[in-house]
Order: sequence, then C-alpha cells, then structure tokens
Amino acid sequence: MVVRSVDLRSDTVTRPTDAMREAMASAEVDDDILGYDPTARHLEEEMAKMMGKEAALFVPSGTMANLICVMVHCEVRGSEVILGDNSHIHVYENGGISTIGGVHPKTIKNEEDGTMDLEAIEAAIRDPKGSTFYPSTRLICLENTHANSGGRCLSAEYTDSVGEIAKRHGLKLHIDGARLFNASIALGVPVNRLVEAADSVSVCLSKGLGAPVGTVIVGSSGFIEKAKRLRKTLGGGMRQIGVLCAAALVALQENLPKLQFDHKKAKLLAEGLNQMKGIRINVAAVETNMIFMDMEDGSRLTAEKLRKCLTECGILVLPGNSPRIRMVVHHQITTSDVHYTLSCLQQAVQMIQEPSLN
Ligand SMILES: Cc1ncc(COP(=O)(O)O)c(C=O)c1O
Ligand SMILES: C[C@@H](O)[C@H](N)C(=O)O
Repeated sequence: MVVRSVDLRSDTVTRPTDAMREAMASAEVDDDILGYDPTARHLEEEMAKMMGKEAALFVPSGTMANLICVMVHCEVRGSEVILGDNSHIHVYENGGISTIGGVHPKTIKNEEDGTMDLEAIEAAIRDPKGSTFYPSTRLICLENTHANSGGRCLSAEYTDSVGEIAKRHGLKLHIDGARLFNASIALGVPVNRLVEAADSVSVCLSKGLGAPVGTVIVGSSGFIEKAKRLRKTLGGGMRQIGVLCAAALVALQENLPKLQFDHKKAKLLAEGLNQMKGIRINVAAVETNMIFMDMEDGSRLTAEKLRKCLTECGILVLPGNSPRIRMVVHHQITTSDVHYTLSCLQQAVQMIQEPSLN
C-alpha cells in the first residue's frame, strides 16, 4: 500500500526548488551563441574559480561534457583513451567517444574503490614506436566519485599519481566529476585540490546539487575555446541559457552545504539495511550518497521481489533485472523517508523469508 513516494532511483530526479524557479524566472539573459549570456558567464566564472582552472563552459549534460572533453584531448585521428571498464563514459554514454568522437577506448579494470591500478594504467600506454599498428594513447580518464563502485571517492593523492603518469608520457588527464562535490565533502578536501592534476573536469550541477539541468566543463582557456566550438558542432550551443544557469547558481549556494546530510542519510539507510537478515551491504563502502544492496547467497530474497515490495510502498529504485539494488539519496529525501524505507524493507524481508508467519 503506497503511503508516500520516496524516489531513490538517482540524485538526478530532484525537482527545482522554489528559489531555483524564482531565479529562473528573473534571470538576466542574452544570446549565448551570438555573444554571451551574462548569467551563464557568471556561473562559468564561479566554477572556474572554485575548480582552480582558467575557464569554464556550461553544457546541457554530463554525457556531452565528457564527450567534448575526450574529443578535444583526442582531436588527432587514431587516438586512444585509457578509462575504467566500469566507468560511466564506457558503460552508459552509448559509446559516444567512438561512434561520434572516433576515439578508441582502452579499458582497465576498475577496482572496487573506483580506482584503476597505477601499474596497469602505465602498462596500457601505447609505445609510440608501435604507431604503425597501434592507436596512440593521448588521454587518461578518471571518475570521482565513481558511480558504479557505489559513489566511492578518489583521493587527491591517487589522482596526483595518475597525473604524474600522464605527464611522464605526454598525455592529458580528464576527470568525470559528475559528483565531485560529493567527493570533496566526504573527503574534506577542496574541489580544486581534488582536480589539481587534471587538464579538464566535467562537473554536474544536475546531480546531488539538485539543479534541473546542466554540467560545467573546466580547463585551460585554450581548451575551453575548443570545447565551446565542439559544443556548437554537437548541437549543444544554446541561446538564453541564463534561465538554466540561474538555477545552477542557486543550487551551488543552497545545496552544496546539504551534501553532508545526504551522506549521513545514506549511511543511516545502509546501517539499517545491514541489520536485515538476507541483505548484504558493505557499510564502510558507503562514502557518499549511494548504497548498493545485494542478497545473501541462499537467501529467499531476490532483487526482483524486493523491487516489487518497494514499488508497492511507493519507494522507487531503478528498474531492471540486476541482482543488485542501488539506492541514491539526495536533498529531497528526508530522514523520515529513510526510516519509512527501512520499515517497508523490514516487513518485506520478513514476509519473503518467513511466509508462514504472515
Ligand atoms: C559518473 C557520471 N558521469 C556522467 C553522467 C552523465 O550525466 P548526464 O546524465 O547529465 O548525461 C552520470 C549520470 O548521469 C554519471 O553518474
Ligand atoms: C544512470 C546513470 O546514467 C546516471 N548517471 C545515474 O547515476 O543515475
């Protein structure tokens, strides 16, 4: 029986707040293709400053941001990018770096914590002497936090080590920082320090920060100039985008401080789930706003059965036939929603595990 609606599908599901809608309605705008939109320019300057990079560019999505960054770094035909086999760019972006960008992916196993083994990265770099046969390595991509590892954080020290490898071999480093602010809050490290070694970063405003739309690319002025032209080529040039950027500015101001509470609510949910018979949770791995829930071997529980029970209670998780359930907490999930979710799951687990008692 649906008592309330709790949307744990992703942190991309949030609705704009009243403050965002008011800012959108009153945003100062202009044509961002013929010149520049003043509110977009304000957001881009803010983001470049926060990230410690020369310039920034607003783009419609994280997928387009990553595609643009890979294509700018790998603008020479026959280029190859080293990236994680479980990275968002490789798994969820329709292979765009190859189908549109003409860039060859060289995947390396993502470890459970979202990193890639440093020696494996260096070993994957093509020998320039083999260019008759091989693509040429030009870029390494990291993801912080790492979504498919459960929102795990990459440390500044690890990122610096990858940056040193890139520099040693004349390569560039891109960070898919869709949830970079979550990593910064969880680690207690400023965002500019986390991306110090990166040549480009994509930062989503539409995830935990709760903006309705948008991602910002940061990098050198020369890089952003090329990215801006490519954004237009890909159809991402936009006119009065101050309407969207105004909401993003409110999100930065209002929701950045709230990310710490998202992490606390995620931990509370994980600890509660960990008490339930038949459910397996790695509580220590819940570093930010994501929880991966697995079923114990031999348990009568299945993800399919639990998804059905959750839906009947009005609790939304991503559909699908994965044996694992992902739950993502965001600023529009309350602590009461967490307790409601735990109560519904406790009843479902009992009903499935001990049907004779019901
Ligand atoms: C790690 C990561 N990178 C990039 C993206 C792509 O962002 P968008 O959905 O805005 O294209 C997502 C998900 O949305 C993501 O989780
Ligand atoms: C599904 C995926 O593309 C999205 N980035 C999410 O984490 O919800």
